Amino acid sequence: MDRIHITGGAPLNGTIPISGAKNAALPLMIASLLTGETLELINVPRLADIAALTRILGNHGVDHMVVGKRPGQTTETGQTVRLTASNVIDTTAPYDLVSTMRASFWVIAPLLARFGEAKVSLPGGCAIGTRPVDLLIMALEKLGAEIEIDGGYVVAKTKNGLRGAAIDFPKVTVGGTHVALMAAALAYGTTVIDNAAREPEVVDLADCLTKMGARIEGAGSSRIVVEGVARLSGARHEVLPDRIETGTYAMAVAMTGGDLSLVNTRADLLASALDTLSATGAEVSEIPGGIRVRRNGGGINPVDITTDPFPGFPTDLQAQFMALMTLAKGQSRIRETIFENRFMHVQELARLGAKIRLDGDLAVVEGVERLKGAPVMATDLRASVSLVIGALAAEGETQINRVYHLDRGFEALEAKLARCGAQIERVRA
Ligand SMILES: CC(=O)N[C@H]1[C@@H](OP(=O)(O)OP(=O)(O)OC[C@H]2O[C@@H](n3ccc(=O)[nH]c3=O)[C@H](O)[C@@H]2O)O[C@H](CO)[C@@H](O)[C@@H]1O
Ligand SMILES: C=C(OP(=O)(O)O)C(=O)O
Repeated sequence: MDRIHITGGAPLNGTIPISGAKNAALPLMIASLLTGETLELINVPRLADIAALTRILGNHGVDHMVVGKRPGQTTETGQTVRLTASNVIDTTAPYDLVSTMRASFWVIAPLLARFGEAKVSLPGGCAIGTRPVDLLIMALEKLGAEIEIDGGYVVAKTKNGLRGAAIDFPKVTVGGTHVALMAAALAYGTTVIDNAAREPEVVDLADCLTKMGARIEGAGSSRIVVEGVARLSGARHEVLPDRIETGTYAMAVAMTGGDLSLVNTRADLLASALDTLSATGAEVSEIPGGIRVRRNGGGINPVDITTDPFPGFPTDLQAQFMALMTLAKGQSRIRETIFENRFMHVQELARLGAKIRLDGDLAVVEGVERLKGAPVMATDLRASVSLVIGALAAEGETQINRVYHLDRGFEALEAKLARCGAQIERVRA
């Protein structure tokens, strides 16, 4: 298994291009199943999760083509991918494919809406919580699907197609909102989704579906209204920038010190995280096409946060923020309200010398003077990158094991950081 070696202590200076968002690209790719025409997606990141979903779509019979390089396209500007589901041969998504990545479960919605049947393995467990799919199933049942669980599979059928309905989520769910949107787009009649997720990735999916001919209003608010249509067409859509990658590098420079320009991204996608960073003492400003984050001298102020659905502080940046707080001048309190077990990074940050106490959904971080490099283990995607951030600021060498977690969600991580002065290298197994 590959490892990453980091020798900490260098400030980060330079420019980092931000990739397309993994969490937008995944539902957008899945939306290709809604039409027999070609969906062309621009700015798709090169990530293990994207490759895993490509295999799943391939298993259904979706044609996948990576468009050759265009003028101005570099390895850091994302790839253009064409997906054509004109010849779907299998409506089953098997366990060995779905268990590697949770979002792949969402194929259930377009398969059911377009073909009237889907058999999709329950998604695999994950280190951040139990992550049930009851609300996704509830949404499909409201739209008229008959669903049973059989041998670890969710088997969904509809006799005469899906019908528009009122779907009121008792809890905000991003995946539930994606599934409801895709299914309702091809259902007969009107669907009203209440307590919908307002995440930018939901808006991106709704924008793409609209280009495909769907009739959707209210995406980005907590009530989305979908007027079903009989068929959808192909479209061309650019994946929005990755707000979590943006926030991750912003936290990194706030911790190591230095001056980073994050380009191909947008400040409005992560306003709450950037406000929090400013409160820690980092200088955050908008620049054309991106964001500049600086910290030159001055300590890190402790700041309390609570994770919340968008527009609140994202759970996917909680671990990275905790890494930053380990060097703050005092105590900070970090409350995780989305996932019940998303503190796996705490014990690994402790190996670097961090002082963190856990009390249920609360982590109390006592800032220390310095961190010191150590061997650590990546446990999940965002936890892993919090260790990278900690290691960049620690004295001496850190060895991060199990970096395949990082490869799920951070495109060209070592190259992007090394170009800005980090001493980081991958040791291939
Ligand atoms: C690929 C992708 O986009 N993943 C993101 C997505 O995950 P995902 O879509 O899985 O997360 P959800 O928004 O659905 O989960 C939010 C909460 O609802 C609960 N829940 C969800 C569904 C359900 O049927 N029943 C239920 O109880 C979950 O356990 C969790 O406590 O949103 C999360 C919350 O912003 C992010 O951390 C993930 O990075
Ligand atoms: C938790 C994440 O992804 P997933 O929902 O695919 O596990 C994430 O992107 O941080």
